[in-house]
Amino acid sequence: MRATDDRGAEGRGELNRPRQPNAPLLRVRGLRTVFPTRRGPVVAADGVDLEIAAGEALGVVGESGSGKSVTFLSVLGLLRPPGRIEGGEILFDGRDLRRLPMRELRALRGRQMALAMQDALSALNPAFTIGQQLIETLEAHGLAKDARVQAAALLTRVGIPSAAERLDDYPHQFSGGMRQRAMIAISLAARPRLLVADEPTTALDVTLRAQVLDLLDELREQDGLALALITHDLAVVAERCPRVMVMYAGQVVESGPTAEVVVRPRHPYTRGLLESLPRLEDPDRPLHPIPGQVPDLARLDAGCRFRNRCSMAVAACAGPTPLVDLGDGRASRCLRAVEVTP
Ligand SMILES: Nc1ncnc2c1ncn2[C@@H]1O[C@H](COP(=O)(O)OP(=O)(O)OP(=O)(O)O)[C@@H](O)[C@H]1O
Repeated sequence: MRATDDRGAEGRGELNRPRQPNAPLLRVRGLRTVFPTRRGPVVAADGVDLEIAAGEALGVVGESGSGKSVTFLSVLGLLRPPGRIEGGEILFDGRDLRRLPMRELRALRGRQMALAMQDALSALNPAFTIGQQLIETLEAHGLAKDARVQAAALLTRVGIPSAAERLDDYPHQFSGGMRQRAMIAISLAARPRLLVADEPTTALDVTLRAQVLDLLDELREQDGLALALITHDLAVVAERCPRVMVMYAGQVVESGPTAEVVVRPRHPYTRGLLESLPRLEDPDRPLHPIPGQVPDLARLDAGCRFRNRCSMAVAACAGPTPLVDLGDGRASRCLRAVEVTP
């Protein structure tokens, strides 16, 4: 076992390294994002490492406030002040986004990376038709040729019937599910290579949810889209994402191949999330929500952040708990990782 480096990549000379042909499309090392607050600095992403290759889906799970959105808003350059990236490296296609000139960065972020959010209603502008919003996005990315035809094709792609006619509808004329899919169409308009989908299906019913997730699968398989799927729902991740990253209180606490993580978790927090899930095959199984609450991020000590809720905690958990590489693509921040029973 070896501890992964939590300090970020500064000083490791990786920036000058030649690009590797099989390098992941997105590689984040030691990301540290901080919000200054009256109660002191809140480190909402604390030494986050992650990788996503083209055509791959990474599931990102964790309770509310664990730092999932902040991590990816930092990656996409959409973090709002006073939030600030204080450390780490964000490599997209081998280039460190934190060191690119602003103009290049904007072009890259608009064109190659996109965000689809949970709340389609607030993401769409009620004063413009769906078509206008799609066409505007296409034009902004230099894809103005036959923009209306392209816009209709995008709507068709996300499963909206009679797309050419529906282009002239306003968002309020679309159902909730259609708005969600229209928003995904807009986020795909510039043909991004990386899509961050932040709870893209939370507002949808079961059928629509499956449709949207099928679409994302298809884009990944056919177009090589790299996908980060942020969700509270470990069941969705188990079904759709080959790899998963579990976040707790600003840190990655466990990561690995989803099929193995859900069967044999290596962190008590992951196990807790699994035990709080209903099971389709056993609907009567009692659910066990994780007792206690996420700690106040402005009042953390050096120890394991989960230890006050953890039935396995021992005295050593008050000391450092680095993310440890367990081999076979798995990593855990628990000192007793191998003792965690399913
Ligand atoms: N504008 C802000 N000011 C201060 N702290 C913030 C701000 N935005 C986020 N945070 C801090 O960052 C933490 C992580 O927030 P984040 O939105 O990333 O959580 P999340 O895991 O995505 O939760 P959710 O699932 O509810 O979206 C929050 O708990 C909060 O402490």
